[in-house]
Amino acid sequence: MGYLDAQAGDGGRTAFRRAEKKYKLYKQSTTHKHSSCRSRMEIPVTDLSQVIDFERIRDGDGVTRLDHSDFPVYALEGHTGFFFIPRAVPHDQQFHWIREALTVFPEPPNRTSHSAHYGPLFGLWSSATKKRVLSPTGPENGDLFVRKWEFADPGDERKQEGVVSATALLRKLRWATLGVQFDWSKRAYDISIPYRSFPPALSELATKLASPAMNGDQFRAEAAIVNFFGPDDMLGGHIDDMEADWSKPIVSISLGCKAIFLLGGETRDDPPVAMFLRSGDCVLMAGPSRRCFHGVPRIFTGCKESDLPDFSALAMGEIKENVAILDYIQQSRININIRQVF
Ligand SMILES: O=C(O)CCC(=O)C(=O)O
Ligand SMILES: [Fe+2]
Repeated sequence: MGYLDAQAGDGGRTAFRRAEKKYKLYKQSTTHKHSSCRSRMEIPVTDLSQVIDFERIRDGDGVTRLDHSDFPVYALEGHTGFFFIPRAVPHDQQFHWIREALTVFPEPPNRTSHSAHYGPLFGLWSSATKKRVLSPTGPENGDLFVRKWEFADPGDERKQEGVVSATALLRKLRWATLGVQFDWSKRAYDISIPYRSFPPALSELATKLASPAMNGDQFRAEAAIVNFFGPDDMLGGHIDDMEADWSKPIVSISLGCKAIFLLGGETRDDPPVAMFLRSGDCVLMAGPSRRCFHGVPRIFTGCKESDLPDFSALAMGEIKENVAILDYIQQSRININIRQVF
């Protein structure tokens, strides 16, 4: 999985990069200090007219509805092995998986984007809701390898450098991995890293959703990457190439705020197709489509643009935790992409 590729800028020389620039979020720059330039810099208006919207398919989108008994499935002209299942995950289940993604999936032994720096961190979500802080518990002048980090109440905070709030860590969380763990430094799955078996209910869901791309076989969910996107985050163009059998789909579930997904070709020079991904949508990439560059240049936060379902009725009950989840997801997108590794 080419997260390293994701960082590779090419200065807009390729068609994929140009599309990323076209759709990325441009932020209002601050007022220029010089009096002659007092007006704010213009934010380019993003032209969304070419973005395929599977809730409003138009002639010319190259989209075909397939005959599938369980749910509506669409295929895309020129992208064999790519399937789109709109609102594949029902409303109440979406909230369930958002909660799991925040409260359970980042827990060790699953690795996260914070593991390399801090080692295993237990209780990130609960510590964030309790406004706890992460402080080093190892020897005072120990380096990162001997230092241990634990969440503590702010009152207990020893005045040591490097103390960071759990809320900030949660906001910065970019990914967590489920099932068989991935070693990013080796760019390979590593079964010698301790791991928890894949969550059975998520595996069941993935197997059901994968069926349009399985030619009668049964999909085995063995690993997943859970991506967390804040308002400014994007995922650069990449190919996921570390799984053994590319005929098997990647089952990719979107939760939370709406995003733009780019599906390109086998090189970055192939112009990508842009489409909206909303909460509950599922994308399958199998066979030839697995060799295609893809990425997420933009997410849409804020009530007008996010197309977030109204989860407030579901959030009754364990009110405090659910309110925190609602707050988080109103500004965020979560993607769970599930793979058969072996
Ligand atoms: O966020 C998405 O929709 C795509 C994620 C993805 O491509 C990946 O994690 O490999
Ligand atoms: Fe990917």
